[in-house]
Amino acid sequence: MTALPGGHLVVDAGLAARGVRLALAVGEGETVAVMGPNGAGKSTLFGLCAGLLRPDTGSVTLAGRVLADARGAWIPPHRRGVALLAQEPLLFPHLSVLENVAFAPRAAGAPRAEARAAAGRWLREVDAEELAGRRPAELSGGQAQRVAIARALAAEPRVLLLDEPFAALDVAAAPALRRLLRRVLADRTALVVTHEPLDAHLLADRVVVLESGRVAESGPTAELLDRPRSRFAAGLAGLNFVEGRAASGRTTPPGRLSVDGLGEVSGTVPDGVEPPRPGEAGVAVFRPADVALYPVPTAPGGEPGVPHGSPRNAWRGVVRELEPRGAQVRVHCGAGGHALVADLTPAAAAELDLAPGAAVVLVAKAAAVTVYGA
Ligand SMILES: Nc1ncnc2c1ncn2[C@@H]1O[C@H](COP(=O)(O)OP(=O)(O)OP(=O)(O)O)[C@@H](O)[C@H]1O
Repeated sequence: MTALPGGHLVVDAGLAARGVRLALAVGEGETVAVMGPNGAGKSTLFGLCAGLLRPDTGSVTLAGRVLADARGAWIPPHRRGVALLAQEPLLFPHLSVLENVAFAPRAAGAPRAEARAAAGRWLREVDAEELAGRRPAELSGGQAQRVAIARALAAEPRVLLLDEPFAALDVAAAPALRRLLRRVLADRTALVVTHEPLDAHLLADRVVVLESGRVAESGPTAELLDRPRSRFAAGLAGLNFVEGRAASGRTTPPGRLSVDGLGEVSGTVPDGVEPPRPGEAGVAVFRPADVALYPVPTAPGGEPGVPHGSPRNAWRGVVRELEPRGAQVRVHCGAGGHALVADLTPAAAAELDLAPGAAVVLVAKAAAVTVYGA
């Protein structure tokens, strides 16, 4: 088993029946956003950490203590120091808010008055003191989620697991809870499942992307969303993403990839980033706003509509779908077997008379295409 040094929470575990094999470490005080498509293994990861699932390979350890391993070691969920906050607040309906929050200290053996005093402190921590006497049925979604956070914190866990904490909230309630979590998570060890890049930016030091039961990539939030190495992360960051191999040849500049279906893609390698070596896998990433569309030339022997000048890429494609997005129209295209998107103004889209099935030329300047190793 590979050792992952320096982790407070170390998951190096798998569940064969689910096709999941994960290796990741979370430092003490670090918040990690867990992102990935449906079925990627996010819930399985939480289940392994929280003690809802037993690994059949490897182990899960927290602060050097084995929580579970494939040889049968097993610490039950309530003795792990791991609190799982589900999408729905799941409060005890028959208890008051204060009693809900006092539950964990009571279960840990605190006398009643002490547990209630602690609950009051945790409610203050989440700005929900005034809700102490209410029943869960008398709370809004945002208030109930606050109370659920206080209840999770009252157990004084060493790790907090948050499963899409804003998913069950209406949009109006989310910003206040986001601010609260930002404060609460600042110095806590936590994993947060989210589909929102904004939440990854605001709450997490690092992002781990899961795909098909594996860690596809991980890195500091801004860096990962800026220079994604997986299609999923590129999608989150709203970027076009094309995989290829660094073109070979003595005269080839480093920012050139050979891509199936698109030929040679020219781009630039960012400062401080190692260019992929000839023949090595690389990715080209570019913003939809940096893709221009032109009509396909009718006359043979040239692309008269496409301006020449600085180095640029031009690919033949077909419009698949037009998606209005505020002041822009997102044009989804297929080109050489790749799905690419361009953001145009509505006026430009109308002028080109774009409709699904229309043939177009997609143009991206080399200066706007970033190339780096995969
Ligand atoms: N109860 C289950 N029994 C068997 N296989 C399961 C079960 N739950 C999930 N799986 C499988 O395990 C794999 C990982 O699923 P998991 O639920 O961990 O993904 P996820 O990233 O949480 O997905 P989602 O975003 O849809 O919640 C998938 O292949 C899934 O089909």
